[in-house]
Amino acid sequence: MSKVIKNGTIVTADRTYKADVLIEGGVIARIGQNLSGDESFDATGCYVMPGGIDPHTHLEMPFMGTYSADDFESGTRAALAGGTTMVVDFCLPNPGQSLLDAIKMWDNKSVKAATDYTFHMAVTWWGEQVFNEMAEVVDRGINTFKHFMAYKGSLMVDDDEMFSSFQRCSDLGALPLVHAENGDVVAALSQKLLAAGNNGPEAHAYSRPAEVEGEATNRAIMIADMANSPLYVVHVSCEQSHEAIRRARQKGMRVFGEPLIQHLVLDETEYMNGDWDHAARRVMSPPFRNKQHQDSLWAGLQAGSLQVVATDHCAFTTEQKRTGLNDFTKIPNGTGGLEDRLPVLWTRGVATGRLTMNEFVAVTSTNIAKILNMYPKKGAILEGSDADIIVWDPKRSKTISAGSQQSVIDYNVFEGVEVTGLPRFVFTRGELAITEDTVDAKPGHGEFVARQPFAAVNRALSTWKEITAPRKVERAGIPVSGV
Ligand SMILES: NC(=O)NCCC(=O)O
Ligand SMILES: [Zn+2]
Ligand SMILES: [Zn+2]
Repeated sequence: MSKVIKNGTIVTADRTYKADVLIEGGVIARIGQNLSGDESFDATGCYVMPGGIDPHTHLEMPFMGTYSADDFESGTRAALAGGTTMVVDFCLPNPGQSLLDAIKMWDNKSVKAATDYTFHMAVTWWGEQVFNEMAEVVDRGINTFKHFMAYKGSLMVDDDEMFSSFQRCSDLGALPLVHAENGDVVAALSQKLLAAGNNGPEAHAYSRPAEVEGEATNRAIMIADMANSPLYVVHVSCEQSHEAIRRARQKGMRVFGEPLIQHLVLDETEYMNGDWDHAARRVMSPPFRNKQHQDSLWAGLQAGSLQVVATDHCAFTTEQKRTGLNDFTKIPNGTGGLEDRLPVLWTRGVATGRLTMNEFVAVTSTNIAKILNMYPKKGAILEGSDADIIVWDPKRSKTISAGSQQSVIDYNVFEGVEVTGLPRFVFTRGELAITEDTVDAKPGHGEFVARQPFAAVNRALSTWKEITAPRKVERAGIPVSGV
């Protein structure tokens, strides 16, 4: 059965124009005027855009002694409700565990996905086995490897391990990702704060100042450069980190930066709230910052020095957060946002003139589809692309509330935020999943998207490094000593 979206305005990362879209067999079959199909969807007054891609989620993630509460079923349902039609989750091997076993675990969890998905692989330990298995991981369609520079004693890797892994990524045509915070400094500051009796959620923010992130971002960039590797920095929250990325890009390095919708909109005053639960629910790493940092992130999206807006959706219930009642270092780190990313970014970005509609599409889908090597299957409204489509009604509005969200947690960090701009329809590979407030997500509909390695970028970096590498100076003769 074919479907046609009629009377809408197509908005992509580079064009805005009026046309109908015909969907057949899960893909965009035709774009043109006066198209017809078996079923028709009216997009009058709406924008027809690629579905959002969230490149940073943690669904059912084992972390800090518990599991994040949204799994692939509720997480992808929330995604669809907010116009996101694809998520990228992280396979996390335990230290010593095979990377291939971790893929099996994530394969099992993701059978419930209602949207398409793909994985990043985390490098949580280093050794010959990891070195060897990275090749197999790439063969299985996972071309991105995440490195945690924080979470000392659990996920953190050191510079030596990072350098080895980045070199391996370079050889395999893979892209390394970093969570950039200096984990040693965070651990030391945390102990100091606790010793001084500073055990509330606000101390989480005190233990992770912007310098901790700026230093680690710069270090990762330099290590990537020495390893001939591109680099993607997740959850960039501050000017210091953005500055390092901007500087690297100006020098010609392939470095990408991903702010989160939370950091763009919510600030550090949340941690000063007199209600412990309110503050603890917002504990995440890096923490929320102040307005100057937010302005820097918005400017980066406008100028192109930052490319992607994600959520790092890692949702914990209030009860889970209370594990850290007497010790902020035990509060599970993470916040939600999958359902809210697009409406909040539209409201605070497009409606305020900070972003154009085309920039909105670029930072919510097209740029990441290109960075992760899955464009134009994803992130595009083109004939032959997957029919992951949102029909976006710029006039629909609501007030965000935990009471009406799809996520299973009992609060929402955007509670009370009014948004204007919501989906009228959402299609995932051609299947209708959302009609305004009606959610018809189908667990199991989602498919794994395999991604090829980035031969071109990594080869270019290695070629240039080889041409400009230090060379031994060949001399005609060596002076005899003592003469
Ligand atoms: N960001 C966060 O606080 N939790 C999720 C894990 C991570 O990305 O660091
Ligand atoms: Zn992180
Ligand atoms: Zn994360």
